[in-house]
Amino acid sequence: MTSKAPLRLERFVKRTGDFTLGPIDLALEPGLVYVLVGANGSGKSTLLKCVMNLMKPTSGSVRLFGLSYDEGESPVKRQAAYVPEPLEGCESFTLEEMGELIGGWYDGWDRRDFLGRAGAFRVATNKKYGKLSQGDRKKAALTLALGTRAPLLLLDEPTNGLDITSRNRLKQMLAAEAETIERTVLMTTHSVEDIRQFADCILLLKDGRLEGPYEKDELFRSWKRLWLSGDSIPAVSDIPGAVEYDDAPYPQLVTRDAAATTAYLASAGVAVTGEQPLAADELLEKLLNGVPG
Ligand SMILES: Nc1ncnc2c1ncn2[C@@H]1O[C@H](COP(=O)(O)OP(=O)(O)OP(=O)(O)O)[C@@H](O)[C@H]1O
Repeated sequence: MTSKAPLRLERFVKRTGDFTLGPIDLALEPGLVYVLVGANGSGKSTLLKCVMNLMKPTSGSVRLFGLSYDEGESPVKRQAAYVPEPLEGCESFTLEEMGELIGGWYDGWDRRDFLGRAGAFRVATNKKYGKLSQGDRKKAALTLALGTRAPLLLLDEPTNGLDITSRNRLKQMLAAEAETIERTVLMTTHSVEDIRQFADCILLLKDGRLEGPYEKDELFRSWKRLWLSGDSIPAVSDIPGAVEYDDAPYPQLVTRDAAATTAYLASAGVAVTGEQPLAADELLEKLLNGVPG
């Protein structure tokens, strides 16, 4: 990838109190949706704030489309739109007023498009933000961010509080735009459904370290539960890809690399009598909590 990655972190570290995030090296590819997953307090919001220059990294660099905040903030910030969790300081403005305030910043801003999105989300444009319900506030923030048509979207828990229809609208908007704009999305979530619906790639934050990106479809293809039959089943540590073995009620194992595991078992004379993709929540729990090997 060139130095114009939508987001590039190099040797990035952020320390706050006794919490350390990093070092992280990461380069996002254009046009993909990255979902950042991690336990409470793992640093997801901190990372997004550092990308938006709302917090300064302790060391290392943050570049958006090759631009660094060291060379001036405005050109960098115009590349990205950010939906924080929660959006604060806007209580006395209507959505329409907020659009007028920030729209001028962005080259791609289009008032009609913005109003159309507000309509699709069914969020009032003439009501003060502070008087909106929690879900409507989220929709207002998303309307603004999407309306900027910025090439990088940073969404902190964007579906938190959204009703089912609005979640579907968000998915439709992102999918429709993927056809016309090369837009990269980095979003955080605690929802397995969000990962299923939105992610092209998954990033994991664990103990301050970033793992991934993992291509979602590939993850769901390669992690499987296999049922086995054979006189002598090798130790799990000897089976490539295997992460877990259970004898009861029938011999079975979980693998992170179904192809490698199956090939090895065949050579060891162990029959695979059945297989099943791992459920998304089980897979994510294993990824987040770690598995041996
Ligand atoms: N304003 C703050 N002052 C000091 N420490 C903070 C502050 N905000 C967050 N932290 C600390 O930074 C660490 C990362 O917090 P952060 O909010 O980034 O995590 P998160 O992954 O977004 O969590 P959650 O899933 O609960 O939203 C935590 O240890 C937290 O205590």
